[in-house]
Amino acid sequence: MTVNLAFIGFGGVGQALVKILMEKRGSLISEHDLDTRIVAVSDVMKGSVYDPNGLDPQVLLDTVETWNHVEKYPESPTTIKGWDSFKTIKESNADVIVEVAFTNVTTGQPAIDHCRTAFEYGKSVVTTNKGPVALAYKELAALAKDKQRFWGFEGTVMSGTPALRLPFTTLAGNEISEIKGILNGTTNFMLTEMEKGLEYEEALKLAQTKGYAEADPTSDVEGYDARYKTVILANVVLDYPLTSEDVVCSGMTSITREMLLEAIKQKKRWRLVSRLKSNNGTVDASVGLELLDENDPLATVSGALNAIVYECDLSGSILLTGAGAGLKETGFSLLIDLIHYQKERKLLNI
Ligand SMILES: NC(=O)C1=CN([C@@H]2O[C@H](COP(=O)(O)OP(=O)(O)OC[C@H]3O[C@@H](n4cnc5c(N)ncnc54)[C@H](OP(=O)(O)O)[C@@H]3O)[C@@H](O)[C@H]2O)C=CC1
Ligand SMILES: N[C@@H](CC=O)C(=O)O
Repeated sequence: MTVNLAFIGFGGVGQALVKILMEKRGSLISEHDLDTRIVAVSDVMKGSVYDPNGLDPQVLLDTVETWNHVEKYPESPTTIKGWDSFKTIKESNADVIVEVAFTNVTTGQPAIDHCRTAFEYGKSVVTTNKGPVALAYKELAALAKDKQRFWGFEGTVMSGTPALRLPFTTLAGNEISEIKGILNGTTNFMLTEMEKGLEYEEALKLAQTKGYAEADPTSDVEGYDARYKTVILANVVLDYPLTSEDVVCSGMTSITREMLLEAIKQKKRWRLVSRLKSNNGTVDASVGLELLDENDPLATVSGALNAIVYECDLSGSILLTGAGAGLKETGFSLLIDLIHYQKERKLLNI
């Protein structure tokens, strides 16, 4: 059965997913029985278009590229323009809401309400938006379960690198007592570009150009984005209700090129490291710059790559590294969520 998708937000990541769905259409159908149809896009600035019979993905991408707006999408008797995000979620014939609006690191809104409304209206959600998972994980996971709907959020930690599914799939059976990692692509990219000679502002600009940075890059450089990911890991992987306020957090704004170059001379590297440690029934967590020995596995992670180490009681220390940001990579994280949606949907008969 075709899966109808509605996009809430249509920036770099949303458009990257559309390209992937077009490029891989044949193998998604033949190998995963995943046949998708885009029925709606609703974006706060780019406008909205809905067609219950489906939008042409290439025409949609061309329209955005040409006009930076979707309301120029060609008219047909069944297209409707101007629906806001909530009307799209409630009234479209989408099976899955692809929530790719911006991450709000203060309130998590309106993304939390987008997810809540979707579940209440019988829709599943795949998202890369960290707000709902960091701030409302327990409530939304319970609601999705109650309504028998799927909630996928693999890309909220380490983009397309499977940091969240790994502990639940191939590491299942272990007790994880400690997690550490580099969880923000923008800052890691900036640190390594500055090691190569760029100034702070130049490195930030380049990270923005490459689509790594948040809409407001303060979230990256002050450590708020990494803090959200740390909270997600605590709630989802360690099953502990950590909040943002519980995380001791500092960013990378104090770093200079001189500090980075001096560290290299001393065979060390500065990295923005997240740490979580189970401690007598609670979890201690922090995000901040650390001066690591150059042989430390985290010190060797460069560019927009991220890495995470799970300390497991049976399998020992497991290191996973891969893209922490990037449009295609994050688009992939939504694709893997959609593939899992399709599998679960068949099992649940929904
Ligand atoms: N880029 C990356 O590498 C990664 C991104 N993410 C997350 O994925 C999400 C999307 O990222 P990305 O595509 O790069 O971001 P963009 O800023 O490119 O796109 C977000 C889009 O959502 C729109 N938007 C904002 N608020 C609303 C709203 N209330 N309703 C509908 N649309 C809205 C924005 O409009 P406008 O621009 O006009 O504000 C923009 O077009 C973010 O939450 C980000 O944190 C997660 C992992 C990696
Ligand atoms: N801005 C974020 C994007 C992914 O979450 C980052 O740089 O890691």
